[in-house]
Amino acid sequence: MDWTDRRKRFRAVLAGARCVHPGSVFDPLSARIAEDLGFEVGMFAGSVASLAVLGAPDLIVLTLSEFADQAYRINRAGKLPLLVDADHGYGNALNVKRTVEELETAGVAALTIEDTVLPRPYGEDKPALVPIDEGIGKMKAALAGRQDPHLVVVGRTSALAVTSVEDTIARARAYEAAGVDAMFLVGARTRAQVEAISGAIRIPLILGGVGPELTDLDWLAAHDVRISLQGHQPIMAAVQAVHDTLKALRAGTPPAKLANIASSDLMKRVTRDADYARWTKEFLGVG
Ligand SMILES: O=C([O-])CC(=O)C(=O)O
Ligand SMILES: [Mg+2]
Repeated sequence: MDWTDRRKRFRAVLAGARCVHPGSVFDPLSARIAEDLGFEVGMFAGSVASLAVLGAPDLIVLTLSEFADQAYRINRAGKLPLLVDADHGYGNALNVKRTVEELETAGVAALTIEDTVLPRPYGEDKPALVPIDEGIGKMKAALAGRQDPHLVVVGRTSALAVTSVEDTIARARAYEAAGVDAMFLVGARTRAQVEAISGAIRIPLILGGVGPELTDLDWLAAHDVRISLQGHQPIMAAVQAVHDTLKALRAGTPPAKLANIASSDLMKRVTRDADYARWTKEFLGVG
């Protein structure tokens, strides 16, 4: 597969002048839907991976292999440049390097490595960050694991939510100096926070879990934010739709009377039916 083209398109978003919302995707069909609707980039979050693969909450019990397998299934289904949340890189800096190797092979366009202490240690009820030097080591290991120079390595910190703006700036500067391509900030609440951080570094920002002051895409774009997450509603909508459909069927609703069932046109589109029809004719001599 040619993964480089989608990595170049992801880099063009980072280098551009706009701020976009990614499509939150979790499997091949959802990725194709996001691509067909024109999303510039897709996002495959750790929480969503835990839901889709394990049916579990976001407690980092998923393994790297499970995450990379699902990322590969998403990537091979289309050409959407995919940003993935690689959590803390599944261990220490050596695990981070391995994580980048596996996710690059799985075709991701970009990945985040965060400096949160994960999984949650015994007896800890609040999130904590690894020391900044350990974070730097993890960013360096991530960059050392990259083979395709077009792959985007993003440093991620929750320091805004856990420590302070000053600590966030110190971490962002240190990870920028280590060579990451962008910084992903969790928990930004105010414009003042984003101004302070974007003014302290040269690399672009990606925001997750923002407050209501930070929803204007033009303002975000003017402050070097290139991607802003909106949450992961698509998988929640899918859960609700499956629930409602099974509930209605269980209650005796005739299949023809169900609401919100994909049309056969939509099913053909998301399964790339025309391609398979062509291949069936060409390779099986039928149709
Ligand atoms: O991606 C986000 O919005 C936050 C996150 O880490 C996840 O959902 O796993
Ligand atoms: Mg996550």
